[in-house]
Amino acid sequence: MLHPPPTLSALRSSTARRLLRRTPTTLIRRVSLEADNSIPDEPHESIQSIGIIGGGISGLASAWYLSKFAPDVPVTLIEKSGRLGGWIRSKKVGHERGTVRFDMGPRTLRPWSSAGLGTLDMIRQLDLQDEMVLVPKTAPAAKERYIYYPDRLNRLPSSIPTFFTSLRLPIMKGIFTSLIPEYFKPKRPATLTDESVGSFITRRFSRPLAENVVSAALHGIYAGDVDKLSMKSLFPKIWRDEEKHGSIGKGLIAREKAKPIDDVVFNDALRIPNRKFMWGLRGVVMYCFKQGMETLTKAIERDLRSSENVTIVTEAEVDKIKWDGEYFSLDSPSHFATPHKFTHLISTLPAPYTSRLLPSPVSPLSLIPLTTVLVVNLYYHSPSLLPITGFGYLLPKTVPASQNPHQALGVIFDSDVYRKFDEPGTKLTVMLGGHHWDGLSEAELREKEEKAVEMAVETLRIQVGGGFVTEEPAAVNKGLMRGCIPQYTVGHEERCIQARGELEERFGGRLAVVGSSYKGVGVSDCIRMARELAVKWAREGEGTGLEDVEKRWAVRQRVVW
Ligand SMILES: C=Cc1c2[nH]c(c1C)Cc1[nH]c(c(CCC(=O)O)c1C)Cc1[nH]c(c(C)c1CCC(=O)O)Cc1[nH]c(c(C)c1C=C)C2
Repeated sequence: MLHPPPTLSALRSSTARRLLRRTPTTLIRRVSLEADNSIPDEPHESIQSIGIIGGGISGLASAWYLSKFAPDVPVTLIEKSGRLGGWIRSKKVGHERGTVRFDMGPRTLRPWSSAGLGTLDMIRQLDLQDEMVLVPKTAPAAKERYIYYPDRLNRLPSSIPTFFTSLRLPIMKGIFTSLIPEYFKPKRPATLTDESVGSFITRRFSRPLAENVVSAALHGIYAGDVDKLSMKSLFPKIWRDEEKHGSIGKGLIAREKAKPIDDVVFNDALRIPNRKFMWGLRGVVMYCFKQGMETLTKAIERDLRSSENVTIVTEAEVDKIKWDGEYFSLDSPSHFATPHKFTHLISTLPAPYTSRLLPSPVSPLSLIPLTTVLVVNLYYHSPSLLPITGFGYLLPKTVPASQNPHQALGVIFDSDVYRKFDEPGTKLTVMLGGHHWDGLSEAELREKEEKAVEMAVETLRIQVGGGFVTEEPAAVNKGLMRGCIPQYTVGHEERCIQARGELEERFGGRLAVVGSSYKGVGVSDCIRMARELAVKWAREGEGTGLEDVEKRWAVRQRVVW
């Protein structure tokens, strides 16, 4: 018997009704083909001049796509500091035997995430393929990950057999027994429109899973608090599965392949030109660049500097954005000497900073909090100081203070990620603070920054021990990354929807926001948002960047006979 036809929930258009009559296997493909995704030969006539505030990856990517999709429109990229690249920063530090390169911000990328294809497409167009370091799924950095809890490193399972052997580890206590009951638990009341990840996991599984495992994973991505971050925004598919199928277990058994429609559309636009490149990346789960992540931002910068329609202005702080109904103008204490009247403006600054620059604040933007991470890079001459290999380890919020006195969030084993392309010693990054330090005063943060290296070294001595107890680092680097990671706390989606409404109403879709504050905190998420906005502006001349914040799903179901 053929099961009932698949459904396209939430997409209630004539396209959807037509799609429902088609066979399940062609469904996702049809959605993307029928969504008009083309880039016009001429950009929309209302676009006369574009300003972009912020020279990090979001600003660079926005300028890059606009230089492609609107090549005759003048684009001005304005950056407060003297350098471009934002949090993406690779730095060389000397030691008595040579130099070592450290990455301070993001350092690796995943090719197969929903946004990853956009970054690959950019890398191919910038001709950076030979600069890539590919990490296959069999490499220790790809499969060996650890959580430190409560006083030792627990290796996370990476297969079904290792799942069973891991059951004796402290980290697995109270987890296995919560898996099967989840299937039978009632679904959430319809009135619950969002909740914290911690509350969701505790409700459906158990508190130990939320606070010992998931809290650690969220430290590694958001440096955020499991009890504050939004389930709906961080795990939309799981959130939907509970609503649609009643439980996550039932969702798994239904084997429904649901994908956000905008992911399908985005990937369809890029799949064909990158087919060969993607084929060459089979089996690769992660990649980085031989000379660090700055390879990417430097290449975009080079390309922009050779584009006739792009002007880059650095050391130009913007104080205020003004809007007279036709043009944006910018107030700046540095009075930069380029024309700065724009028909269209993009702010790539973190949401609350954008809100402050506007003629009057957009309150939903000011309510998106930011968290600060202290990054400490350490290099030791000995090549094998670590007793284990792998990507590194994360610390959940439940590690006792005696084992984690400086509130470290995690440690990355950089030398295991780069291996043959790197210096021979042991290179690590210790990340501290995040939500643990929310609410600290400027003076307290400065004190942490001053003691950063001591805190990182002591953390390694307590948690890893061995050679770290006796050997001193040969080279160090530190950076307090103030407000580097936006926090998608409960109600984030609603805040983005409200912000979109306000931006549309006040600026008619001529002012847009792009960046990590909205639809994903990763490098690829920012690149994708920049591309999507550039396509929308080129086609329609308006857009806020916050279209598609609420997920609409394309669904393909397994056919059972
Ligand atoms: C400055 C610190 C950052 C922390 N998270 C991010 C940054 C930039 C953003 C981020 N980190 C990860 C993802 C998931 C997507 C992915 O590409 O894998 C995102 C969006 C995972 C991740 N976590 C760490 C690393 C090295 C990676 C890979 C991606 C990257 O290079 O950033 C380690 C790590 N990141 C943070 C902490 C506290 C931490 C701890 C070891 C915060």
